[in-house]
Amino acid sequence: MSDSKEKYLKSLEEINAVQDGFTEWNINPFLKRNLRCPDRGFGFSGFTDVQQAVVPAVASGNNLIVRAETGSGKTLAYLVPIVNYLANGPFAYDPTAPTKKDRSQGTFAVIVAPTHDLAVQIHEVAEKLTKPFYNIVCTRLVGGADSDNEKKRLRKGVGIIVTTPGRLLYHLKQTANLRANLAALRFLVFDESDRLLDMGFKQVMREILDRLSELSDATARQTLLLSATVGNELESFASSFEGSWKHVLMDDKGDREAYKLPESLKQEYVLIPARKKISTMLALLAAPSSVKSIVFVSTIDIVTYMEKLLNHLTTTATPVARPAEIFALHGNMPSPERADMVMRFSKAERGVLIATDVAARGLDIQHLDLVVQLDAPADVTTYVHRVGRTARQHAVGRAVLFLLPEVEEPFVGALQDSDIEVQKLNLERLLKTSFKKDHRETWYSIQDTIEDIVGKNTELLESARLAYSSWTKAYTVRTRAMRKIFNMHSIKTSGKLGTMCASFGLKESPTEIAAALRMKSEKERRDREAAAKREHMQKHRKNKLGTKVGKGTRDDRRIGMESRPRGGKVKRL
Ligand SMILES: Nc1ncnc2c1ncn2[C@@H]1O[C@H](COP(=O)(O)OP(=O)(O)OP(=O)(O)O)[C@@H](O)[C@H]1O
Repeated sequence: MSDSKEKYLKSLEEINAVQDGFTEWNINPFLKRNLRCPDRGFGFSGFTDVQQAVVPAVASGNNLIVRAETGSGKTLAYLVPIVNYLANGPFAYDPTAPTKKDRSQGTFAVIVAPTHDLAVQIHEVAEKLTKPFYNIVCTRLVGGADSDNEKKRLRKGVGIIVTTPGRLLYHLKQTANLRANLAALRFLVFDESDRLLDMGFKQVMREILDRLSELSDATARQTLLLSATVGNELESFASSFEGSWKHVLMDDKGDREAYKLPESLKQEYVLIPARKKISTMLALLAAPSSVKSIVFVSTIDIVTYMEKLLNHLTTTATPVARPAEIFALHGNMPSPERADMVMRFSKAERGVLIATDVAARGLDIQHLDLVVQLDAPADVTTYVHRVGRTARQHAVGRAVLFLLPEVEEPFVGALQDSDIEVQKLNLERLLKTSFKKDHRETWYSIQDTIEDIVGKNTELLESARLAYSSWTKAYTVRTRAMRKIFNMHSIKTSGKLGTMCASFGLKESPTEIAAALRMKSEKERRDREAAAKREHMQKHRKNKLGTKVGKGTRDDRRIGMESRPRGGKVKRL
């Protein structure tokens, strides 16, 4: 018997001798060991509830719709049966074969996620899970990455692809090797599938499905749709697929649009006037239990502003200073910077992440204690995913929703309609815990301090104006049902729009802000025109110079060109 075969059989014997929480599931021994051992992979003692339901359901060959609460372990619920299938079937280990990667058998699984960050995270889990199987190759295809590099990897052949809709469609159109390899497609997974059907993605998803049905046999593949918020729209989407569907609904909500949230999650709301928003947020972030927090806001400009403001507060001696590292995440950040930000925040022991809803779906941040929704969510579904970043896997977590009194208060009722109960936050207790002595005075004075800082700091002031302006625009973009609650007209008629400026630390009125922004953009336009004119003049001079020195040698010309910008004149020539 060869050495490698002997080693393989010995490992197999050792693994099979251990009875663990995965033994009864009849999965590949090396996969089982990877799930169990912390030094090799995950260090888990058994499957979570949703995994116990989904692993056998996938093995039975059905298309699946899976609804299970946030943080319940849906990622491994689909990855384990996929890797198990590959490890026991097409990529089964042959101890007598040379240990060279055999990638040529095709692409068996495509996993689609709505955001770049989530695709990166799923890919990391898939890589970790496939570690014992040298010939199962996973790759990720995401916007912002070098597409030529991706093409090279696809040419070599990959078993599992984790991707986002736009980038998948790009490669389906551009990369012949991928099209050929997809003949083997066995599993098609849409993670956060309800989000993938939202307006922005619907058309792309249709095109992806049409192309996939030309490339692979739809009857030979399983489609899995997963989310914590599977709704009726997803059901009708599923009915357009071939084959029958099995539902795995890990709650008692049936086909109602109601959601189950983790029991260890404490959900609160606070009706807070705009002028007290920042000081109340700071009180929450300063609470001893808020070691690692995420603050959701509605736009990129607000993320930018809040990041600047909090950094300013933590580096200057104001009464509200607190020594926490500030992180920021939004969709305009370059891909490597985003990935790095998520990784650093995930690893940090304490800190505050200010984010748009790019961070609302699927992100699995370790030990997150608090979710603050400084700006109300777009709808109930977004609420569920935002708060679901905490209290994952039975950990304790707290989520606080900020609502403007009267105007936004009906959102509490909308949550109740979806079986979500939120408690009113005890503000007095929070202020006492966070600000201790003179807590009310501190709470009041913070706003004055911030308005003072913002008024004196041009960078903060301009950023605050942009943040306010973007907030007003974002507020009007809601679904019809939500527009009844989050209604700009009601804000204006109740006279609250003026106070909204204060929620960004601005002393100015909406009209003054609009005028300042107009002036700024007018100045920027003039500066751009002046720069273009200067460039034009320089080119013109260059051309003239070129004609003048044309009689000399090429080197003369080059010297003339190089010397010109310094003095602004071509005296030497
Ligand atoms: N069997 C298990 N035992 C213990 N922890 C697990 C197990 N499976 C997964 N986890 C952990 O649970 C956490 C949540 O998993 P995952 O991100 O897959 O949740 P999810 O259901 O997809 O959440 P969301 O709906 O927010 O995307 C992760 O940190 C993961 O490592």
